[in-house]
Formats: sequence, C-alpha cells, structure tokens
Amino acid sequence: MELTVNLGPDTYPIYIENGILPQTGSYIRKFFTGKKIMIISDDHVFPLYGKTVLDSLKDYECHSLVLPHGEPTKSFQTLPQIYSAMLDARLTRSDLVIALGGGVIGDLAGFAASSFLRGVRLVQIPTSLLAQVDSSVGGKVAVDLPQGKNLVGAFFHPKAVIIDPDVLNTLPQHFISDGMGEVIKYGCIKDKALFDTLVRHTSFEDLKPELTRIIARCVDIKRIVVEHDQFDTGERMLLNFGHTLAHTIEQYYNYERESHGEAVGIGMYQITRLAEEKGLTTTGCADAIKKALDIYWLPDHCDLPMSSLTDAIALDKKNLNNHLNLVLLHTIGDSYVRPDSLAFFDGAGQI
Ligand SMILES: NC(=O)c1ccc[n+]([C@@H]2O[C@H](COP(=O)([O-])OP(=O)(O)OC[C@H]3O[C@@H](n4cnc5c(N)ncnc54)[C@H](O)[C@@H]3O)[C@@H](O)[C@H]2O)c1
Ligand SMILES: O=C(O)C(=O)C[C@@H](O)[C@H](O)[C@H](O)COP(=O)(O)O
Ligand SMILES: [Zn+2]
Repeated sequence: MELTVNLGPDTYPIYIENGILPQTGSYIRKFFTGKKIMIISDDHVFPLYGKTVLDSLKDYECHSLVLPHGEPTKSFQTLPQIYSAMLDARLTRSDLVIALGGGVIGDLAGFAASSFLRGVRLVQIPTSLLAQVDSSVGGKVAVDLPQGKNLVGAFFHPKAVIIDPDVLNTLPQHFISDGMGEVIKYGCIKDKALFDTLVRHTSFEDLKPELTRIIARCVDIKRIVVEHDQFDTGERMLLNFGHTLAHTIEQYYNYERESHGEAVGIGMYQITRLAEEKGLTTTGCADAIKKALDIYWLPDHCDLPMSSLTDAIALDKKNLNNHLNLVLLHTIGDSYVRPDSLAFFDGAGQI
C-alpha cells in the first residue's frame, strides 16, 4: 500500500507492506540520484536489519553510525557525534540520511539531517510500532533537553517513509505496548471504530492479524491532520492528546523510567479523568481508556503528585501567549483543543 502526504513541494510517499525492507534500495532509487548515504541506527536495530538495508543499497557509497539504544540518546549531547560522523563521511547536500530504528533514532537522526548543512535529505525506516504508527510521519524531529521533551527541533519532512510491519516480530513486548499507547490515542482523538476494534480484542496477540491495517489507519489519520495543519497551530494539536502530562512525566524521571507510550497512556487517562470531573468530557471515557490500556499492558497512573509536574507543563509547546492549550475528548473518537490554564490541574492530587 502507498499513501501520499500532500504538502506541496514537501509531498512524500509512505510505503506500508509486510516484507518490503529488502526492497529499500528500489524505493530510494525512485527519487535519489546522489551517490552517498549515511544510515543512522541503534545497537539493537542495526545488528538485526542493517545488513538487509545495506544489501539493497549496493550501488551507493554507504556509511553507518550506530548509537546506543534508548531515550537518553535522543539528547542534545549526542548531536556533535552525529555531525562529526557526517563530516568524516564528507556528506554533502546532494546526499541522503536514512533513520533506521524507533522514534528515538527517527527524531534524532531527523533533527541532525535537518540542521547539518541546513538540511540533508532524509528517509525514515521506522522499526518500532510507535515509529510505524506515529513518529516517522509528519516531519516533527527533535532532541530532548534536561528541562523538557523535544524542546529543540524542527519541522523537516522525509523524502519517503518505508514501513515493513514484519520487523515488529523482533520488537520486545514492552515496546509493542508503547506503540499501542499511540494507537489508542488515534482511536480516542479521531476514530471510534478503531478504538472499538482495540477493546474488542483481549490481547496484542489476538489483535496481531489486523496489525498492518491498523498501522495504515493510524498513518492515514496522521497524514490527514498534518496536511491540514503541518505547523501545529490548530488541528495538529489533537495529536498531542495525553502528551501534556506524558512529556512532564518522562522529563521528571530524566527520560529513564516511563517510556513515551507508557507516559502517553497515563496522560490520556489522567487528563480525561480530570476533564470528566469538570464536565468537559462525557462520563465513561476515562474508564474506556483504562480498559484499553489494561488490554495492552499499559499503566494508567504513576503516583506522582501533580504539583511536581507544573513547572514542566509551563514549557509545553502548545502553550500560546498566556494560556495552556489542553487536548480533551468530547467523547471517544471526538477530540478538541481547549485554551485553559494551570488551574485546570488544581486539586488533581496524585496522577
Ligand atoms: N516525531 C514524532 O512525531 C513522534 C511521535 C511519537 C513519538 N515520538 C518520539 O519517539 C520516541 C519513542 O520511540 P520508540 O518507542 O520507538 O523508542 P525507541 O526508538 O527507543 O525504540 C524502542 C526500543 O526498541 C528497539 N527496537 C526498535 N525497533 C526494533 C525491532 N524491530 N526489533 C527489536 N528492537 C527494536 C530500540 O532499539 C529501543 O530499544 C520518543 O522520543 C518520542 O518522543 C516522536
Ligand atoms: O506529530 C505530532 O504533532 C504529535 O504530537 C505526535 C506525538 O505523538 C509526538 O509524541 C510528538 O513528538 C509530540 O510533539 P511535541 O510537539 O509535543 O514535542
Ligand atoms: Zn507521542
């Protein structure tokens, strides 16, 4: 299956098909006539899939940079190492960077590509469920700062996204759950039928036969939203459902305890619980989210006092002028952005 993200001069294709990884070279040859490619990956993914990708790129001069896995790598501190590798490889603006990995590598290599020489072309090959359903599409690339998630970044679209769901066979269960956090998000914000499918199943194994279709559905929802609002000034904020709290939870633990999908799960449940208490969301949505999180082994709380998160919430990128923009649900499948303030969280207790 091929989808197209229509963004004028930044239009790009997304290829989604089981078993397409060995054909990476043929997708890249469609648009890339340069000579040199740098693959950026991590030390879990490259040993598993690096050779397959390299074998398909035999007609190019390929360089690889393999970084330690995990969120702490998506740091401002990692960038000099990437720029040095790019300089050592004599990468020019006519060359190409491939991000081969999960969302950490996609965001980090994407930001490096966006900033090196003011922009070197990028291809995303997402290998985690989270990256396949969400982070590889839409052009948000970034690194974390100690003060907050994704605080230094850019909008920089890839030239192509190549999604092979077969690679998920080696993804550990924990990260399957993380990806399901974002899948549940897509059901919550835009697609009740998708949400109902998720809660009709009893486990990920049970859902698996439908996975390729579900990946494509999430990507398509994101494609439509990004086409409407690529720079995150309105509708795109809906993709941030659960993230106001998620990002502060991740930052609170210095990116070492709650992973992104887990934190999004907690954030979606807790903000919906609070919104229901205030009459801003239809009663029952928080319970429905909790049920979905349970099925896919995701937490709904982390026992942090809300007061420990408010400083970081003030850095949320959805803040405009003097107000917070919160993403809430009217009901499952129907979301909205509400201009509000930190007072929304008063009396929240522990989350
Ligand atoms: N740019 C965006 O729009 C966007 C959207 C959502 C999330 N994100 C970001 O994505 C990041 C999280 O991404 P993630 O959950 O993919 O984390 P990740 O990149 O750390 O990958 C999770 C783990 O799985 C391993 N892995 C990946 N693919 C594998 C495979 N096929 N087989 C075996 N192991 C594999 C990785 O090495 C890592 O250990 C966060 O930093 C989050 O902020 C960005
Ligand atoms: O693409 C978007 O827009 C999103 O909000 C998708 C989120 O899942 C993702 O975590 C994103 O990186 C968050 O962006 P940020 O602007 O809040 O850092
Ligand atoms: Zn996210």
